Amino acid sequence: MDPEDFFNPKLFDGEVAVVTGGASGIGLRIARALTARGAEVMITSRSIERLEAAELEIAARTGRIVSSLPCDVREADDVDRLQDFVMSRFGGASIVVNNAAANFFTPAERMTRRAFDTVVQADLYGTFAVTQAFVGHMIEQRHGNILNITIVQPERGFPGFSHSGAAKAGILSLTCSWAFEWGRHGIRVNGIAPGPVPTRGVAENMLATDSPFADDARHVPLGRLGTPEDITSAALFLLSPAASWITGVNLVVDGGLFLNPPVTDS
Ligand SMILES: CCCCCCCCC/C=C/C(=O)SCCNC(=O)CCNC(=O)[C@H](O)C(C)(C)COP(=O)(O)OP(=O)(O)OC[C@H]1O[C@@H](n2cnc3c(N)ncnc32)[C@H](O)[C@@H]1OP(=O)(O)O
Ligand SMILES: NC(=O)C1=CN([C@@H]2O[C@H](COP(=O)(O)OP(=O)(O)OC[C@H]3O[C@@H](n4cnc5c(N)ncnc54)[C@H](OP(=O)(O)O)[C@@H]3O)[C@@H](O)[C@H]2O)C=CC1
Repeated sequence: MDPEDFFNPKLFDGEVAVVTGGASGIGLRIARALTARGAEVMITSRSIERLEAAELEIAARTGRIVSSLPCDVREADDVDRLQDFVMSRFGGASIVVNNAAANFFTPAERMTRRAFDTVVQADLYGTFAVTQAFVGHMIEQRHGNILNITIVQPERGFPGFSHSGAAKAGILSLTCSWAFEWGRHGIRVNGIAPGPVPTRGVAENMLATDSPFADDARHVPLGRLGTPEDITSAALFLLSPAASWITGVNLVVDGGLFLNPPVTDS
């Protein structure tokens, strides 16, 4: 049985969800699962081609239509356009999944300032900007759910990926600050920290280099790499009323890898 089948098909009826980076990998799977369970879903990413392919895939799998808009979350104007689109089409969003991210392996001493900026802008700034675009409406409605996709224990460092580690640690801090600030408005803010999931993004941007993470499966207590479905089940739980007294957590979904992380030497 697919783990997602445990979730009621009407679980997200009446919700409007924005999923950044929703055209591929983990974001696409989360977008599809929310659509299949009744949410109106808006996916964004930079590539129109990938967005169109994702729309077709979701329609074929769920029989329902998603909306899409090209949006580079690093660009304030793009985020403003996304906000305008969602406000005019749906009146606002009740769920934001901050999933868009950029990453590549680079020892810190060779990382250019622009390389650092590229990753921090996509991950940390993008999470801030997209959330801020929709939280005002959530506060008015006294209802909202924000889910940030992070990494496992970013505060411990991420050798070879120090830009991404710093950005994700920042996102973890935002998760906690926002959970505190907006809890009284009926808004929950949580994170999911995936272990290694061999998506296209990982294959193209991380394994194509001399990243030390390529053989992670050997270190995973549950004996396998993750799948987008593994992460999606956790997302559905955290976004659902079953998690109504959970906020400010960074839920590790990694087959137990955090117990036994590979020693990395960038
Ligand atoms: C199964 C086990 C799983 C093991 C995996 C376990 C750990 C996983 C943890 C986290 C995983 C993820 O986040 S996975 C998500 C990965 N997905 C993605 O990255 C998708 C999006 N990626 C991208 O868009 C691109 O790859 C990216 C480079 C980041 C952005 O592209 P842009 O066109 O905006 O930027 P560019 O102009 O190309 O580059 C900007 C600057 O960055 C530098 N730069 C770009 N690529 C570089 C590289 N490889 N090494 C050094 N530097 C690089 C350039 O030289 C530029 O700096 P200057 O030269 O100074 O100008
Ligand atoms: N896979 C893994 O092992 C792990 C993943 N994660 C996290 O999970 C999340 C999803 O990763 P995964 O599915 O593997 O990655 P993918 O690369 O497959 O997906 C990332 C998505 O983000 C989009 N994106 C990237 N940059 C931008 C941007 N500037 N503006 C808008 N969209 C952007 C990409 O689309 P486009 O190129 O069209 O813009 C793509 O759809 C990320 O937050 C990642 O850091 C964390 C730990 C492990």
